[in-house]
Amino acid sequence: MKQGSQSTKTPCCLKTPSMVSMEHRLQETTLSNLSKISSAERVTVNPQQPINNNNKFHTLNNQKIQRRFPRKLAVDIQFTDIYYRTRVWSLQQLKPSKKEILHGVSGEFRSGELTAIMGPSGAGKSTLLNILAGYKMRGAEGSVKVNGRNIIKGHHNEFFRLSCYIMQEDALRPALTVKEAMTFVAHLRLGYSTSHRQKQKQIFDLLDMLGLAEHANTRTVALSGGQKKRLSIALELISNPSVLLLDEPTTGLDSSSCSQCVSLLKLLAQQGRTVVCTIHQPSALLFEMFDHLYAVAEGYCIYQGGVQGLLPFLADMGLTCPSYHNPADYLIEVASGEYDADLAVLAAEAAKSVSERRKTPRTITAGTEEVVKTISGTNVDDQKPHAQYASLASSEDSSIDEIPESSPVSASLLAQFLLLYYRNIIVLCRNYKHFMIRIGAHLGIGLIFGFLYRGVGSKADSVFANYVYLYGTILFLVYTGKMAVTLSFPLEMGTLRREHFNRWYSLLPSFLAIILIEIPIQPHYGPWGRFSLQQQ
Ligand SMILES: Nc1ncnc2c1ncn2[C@@H]1O[C@H](COP(=O)(O)OP(=O)(O)OP(=O)(O)O)[C@@H](O)[C@H]1O
Repeated sequence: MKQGSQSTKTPCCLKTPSMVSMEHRLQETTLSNLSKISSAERVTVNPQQPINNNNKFHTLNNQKIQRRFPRKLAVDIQFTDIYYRTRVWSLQQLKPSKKEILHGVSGEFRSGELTAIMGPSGAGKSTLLNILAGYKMRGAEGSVKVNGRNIIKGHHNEFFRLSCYIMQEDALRPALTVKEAMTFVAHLRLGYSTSHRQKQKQIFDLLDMLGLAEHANTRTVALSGGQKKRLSIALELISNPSVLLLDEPTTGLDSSSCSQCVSLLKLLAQQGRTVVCTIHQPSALLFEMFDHLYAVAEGYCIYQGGVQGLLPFLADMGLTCPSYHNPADYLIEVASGEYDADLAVLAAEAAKSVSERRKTPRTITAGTEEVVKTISGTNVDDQKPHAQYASLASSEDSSIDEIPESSPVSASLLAQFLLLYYRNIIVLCRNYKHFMIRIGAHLGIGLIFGFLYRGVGSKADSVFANYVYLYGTILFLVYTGKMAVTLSFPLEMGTLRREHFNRWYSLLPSFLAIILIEIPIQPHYGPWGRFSLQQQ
C-alpha cells in the first residue's frame, strides 16, 4: 500500500504570494484545522436556539417542533452481512450472469445520529439505502434488524410505519401549491385521528420550520431545487417518522442550500430520529456536521465511525491526508483507488469497528439528552440492544425492543379515493392547456367527421360510408382513451411508486382515481358518450 500523500503539490519555490495566501485560506477549511476553530465559529445546531440560516429558516425552534412533532421511539438499525446480487445480461455469452453489488456489508445506524453514506459513484450507496429502506429486497441477503427484529424476514410493515424514504428525484405534483400538497398528505396520512385545525397548525409549523411558509401558495413547479428538497422532507415529516432515509438530498443544490438541508437533517437527528443519507463530496464544514460516517467502495464498507475518526483511521492505514485537503474529497479519492489503497484491508479494519461500535454505549448528542432517559448498553450475543427511552409525548417508557403498535390512523380507502380524485380534478383543471387541447381535439375531429359524413345515416344507399363513419368514430374514441391512460400511467408511475411506498395511500383508490378522472373527457363512457349515442 502506498503512502497517501502523493498529491500534486506545487513546489514552494514556484508559489506566488497569492497562491500561498490561497493555500492558507484553504487550510483554514480543512478538518484538521476545524478542531482549532473556536466553538463559536463552528456550524452547530443548538436545539434550544432558533436557527436562522441565511434568514431562510425563520423559526427553526427545536422546542416548538418537539412539542408539535414528538418523537415516539428510538429506532436503531443494525445490518449484518448484506449481500446484493443481481443478474446482468452479457451480449457475448448471450445468457445472464450474476453480479454481486454489495459484498456482505455490516453496520449500525443509531437514533439521534446523522449518518452519511459516502463513496464514489457506483460504489453501492443507493443499493444499500434501498435495502435498508425495504425498497429493493429482491436479490438482497443478510439481516437488517430494526430494534432487534429482522425486517428482511418480515416485520416490514412495522418498520414502514416508523420510517420514510426520500429518494433522489423529487416526486412532487407540479400543479399543486406547497400548502395544498401538504394538506393532501396531512389528510391522507393523519386521517381522522387529527382534527383539521391541528393538521393546519402542524402544516404551518413544518413550513415555518423549513423556511417554506412564505412560499405556501407557490406551485411546487416554481420552487427552487433546495425548496423542492425541503418540501419533500416536509411532506414526509407530517407523519413524524422516527427514521428518515434520504438518497442524495443535496445533489443539485448550491452550497447555501446544501448547508440548509444538512442543518435541517442534523436538527431532525438531534431530536432523536435516525437520519441516514447518501451524500457526494460535502464541503469540510458540512462533513463535520455528520455524527457518523459509513464509507462504501466497490460494494465494501471501508470505514465506519465518527467523522473525526476518519483521518486517524486512514493515517493508521498509511494514508495521510494532505493538510490542505477536504477529508471528504480525500476519502472519495482513496475509495476511487487514486492512492492505490488496498480496499480489502480497509474493509477488514472497518468490519472490526462494527463489533466495537455495537459494544460501545451510545454517545448522546446535544438535544437528545431530553429524549434519551437511560441507556443500558448492548447485548452483542443476540444483537438486541437494550435501552430505554422517554417518549417526549408521554412519560411512558418504551423498550427499544418494541415497535409501537399505534401510529396515526391513515385515511380510509374511501377517503383516500375521494382525496386522490379531488387532487386529480385540481391537477386537471390547472393543466388548463392540456385539458383544452383534448377537448379541442374531440371537437375538431367531431366537426371533420360531421362534415365528411353529413346526412349518411339517412341514406340507405351509403352503407359503406355508414360503416366507415362508425368504424372511424369508434377507433378514434377507443384510441384517444387508451392513449390518455397509456401516456399518463408511465408519467405517473415514479410519483405513484414513491407515494405508495411511503404509505400515503393504497393502490386501489389511486388506480380508481386515475381511471375515473378520465370519464368526463372520454365521450364513449362519459356523459358526452351518452349524448352522442342519443344523437344517433
Ligand atoms: N438492478 C441492477 N442491475 C445491474 N446493475 C445494478 C443494478 N442496481 C445497481 N447496479 C449497479 O451497482 C452499482 C452500484 O449502484 P448504486 O446505484 O448503488 O451506486 P451509487 O453508489 O449509489 O452511485 P451514485 O452515487 O452514482 O448514485 C452500479 O455499478 C450499478 O450500475
